Amino acid sequence: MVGSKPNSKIIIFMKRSVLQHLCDILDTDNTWETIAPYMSGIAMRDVEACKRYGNYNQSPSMLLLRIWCSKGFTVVHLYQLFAKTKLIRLMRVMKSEVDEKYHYLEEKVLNPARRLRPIVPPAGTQQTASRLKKIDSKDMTSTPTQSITTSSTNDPLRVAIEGTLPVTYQELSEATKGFSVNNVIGKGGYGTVYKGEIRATGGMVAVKRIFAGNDNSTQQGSKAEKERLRQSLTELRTLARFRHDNILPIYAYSLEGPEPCLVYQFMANGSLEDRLLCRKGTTPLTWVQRKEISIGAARGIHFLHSFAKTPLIHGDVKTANILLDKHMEPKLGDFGLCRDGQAEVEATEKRPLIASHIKGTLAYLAPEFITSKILTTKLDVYSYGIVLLEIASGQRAYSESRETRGLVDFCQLNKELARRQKIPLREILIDRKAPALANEFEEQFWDTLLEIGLAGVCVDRKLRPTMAQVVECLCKNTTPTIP
Ligand SMILES: Nc1ncnc2c1ncn2[C@@H]1O[C@H](COP(=O)(O)OP(=O)(O)OP(=O)(O)O)[C@@H](O)[C@H]1O
Repeated sequence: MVGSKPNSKIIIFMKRSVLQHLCDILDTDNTWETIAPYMSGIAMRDVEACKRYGNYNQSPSMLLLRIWCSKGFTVVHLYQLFAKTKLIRLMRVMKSEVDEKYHYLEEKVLNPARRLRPIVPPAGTQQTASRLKKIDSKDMTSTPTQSITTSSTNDPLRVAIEGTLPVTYQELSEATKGFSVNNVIGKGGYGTVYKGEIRATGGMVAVKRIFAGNDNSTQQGSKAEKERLRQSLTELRTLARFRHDNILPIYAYSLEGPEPCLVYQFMANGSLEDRLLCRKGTTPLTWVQRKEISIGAARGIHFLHSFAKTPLIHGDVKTANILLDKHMEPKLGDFGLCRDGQAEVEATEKRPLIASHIKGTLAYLAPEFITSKILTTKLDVYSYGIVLLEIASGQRAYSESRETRGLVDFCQLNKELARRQKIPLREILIDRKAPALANEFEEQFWDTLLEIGLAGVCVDRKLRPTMAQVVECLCKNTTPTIP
């Protein structure tokens, strides 16, 4: 028990060493930026002020906590916030400052089957609910987004945007120099991605502008527009639900302008696809980097499959959707196709979920999905298997210029060739652009990559490993034991 009124203890009156420890962790890699959107009452301008503060070698987290504190939020609110954003380490650092009756939250984060109670803001502050209500009634009435939300999904819009900061279209237009072609960093099936700079801070972001759908006049056009909006809301809803080191964080959104926009962390090293193909003259990835990227991406997918009672299936795992930050840390992006689905376990095997909309690039799609639209976690395992084969061989998932166009067949063919010639497969299949394997350990890692990749693309999905097994084997440099 801490103090006589533990529930109302003021954040900045926490034990100095505890507060300092929290700020040190939050300052590292700008982790504080990922919790700011969840802090009711914190606006974009507060975030910008904290960034500016950081530029002067001060702790931006300390300022953020001071601002939040000035709005009446207490130590318990902070503890609840860390629980909501699943920052267990921070919960543990401040545990001694919080009344024991709240300690159950840590258990709840570790066992997320039950829902957390919402953070109730202190009296007099701007409440999340009322902020969202305002957005619902004022900003959304004239946009097509609202109709797509209410008509196409059962989830209300407020669930989609809970905890994510709204920004104006004008702010994003300024950040991207009027959505200039010079700022385009990529194009996907549903929108264009721009590099943006928040002028006040010099902070970089990636802004995905969903196509406006000028093809509205035809029935087909309006259908396509609905699908685009549905996907962007799915993405927003999914990313707002959780945080993980290997999931691309969403910072903000804008739904009031002519086109909906989603704002993400800017990933300075682009996509894994770009780096494997050495686009823009980049140097080939080393084997150490390839290992870290493989493990990080696998962790991200495993998290999706395991963080909730019902597994979440990404549905579009591919090298273009694995993005690399300035430290080459991989983050899984593009959640427009995410689905609540089924784990591949005996009990649910008899009732596979059928998804009718999943897109997924054909070369990465598992056979059972193509033929029967069966959607389980093993769909992502298959796609991830292809990613590993690309990392090991430097070959594309599908290539018209290769005699054997599909990568799985290409690898199998070479495996057979190596067996007949009695030479290690890596001698004929290794990515020639990559540096030579430096030692036995790296050789073993290459063999592991290929073995797990091939296990992942097994036609019989029951013979594919789970993502938990994949993570374990990659870390230990071993091959999975399939039942
Ligand atoms: N946060 C980001 N930081 C840096 N670059 C990004 C970011 N998000 C996307 N990109 C770049 O923009 C490209 C397009 O991304 P987007 O998610 O729109 O489409 P995609 O995944 O390639 O295609 P599709 O959505 O049709 O499957 C990516 O391949 C990547 O190069």
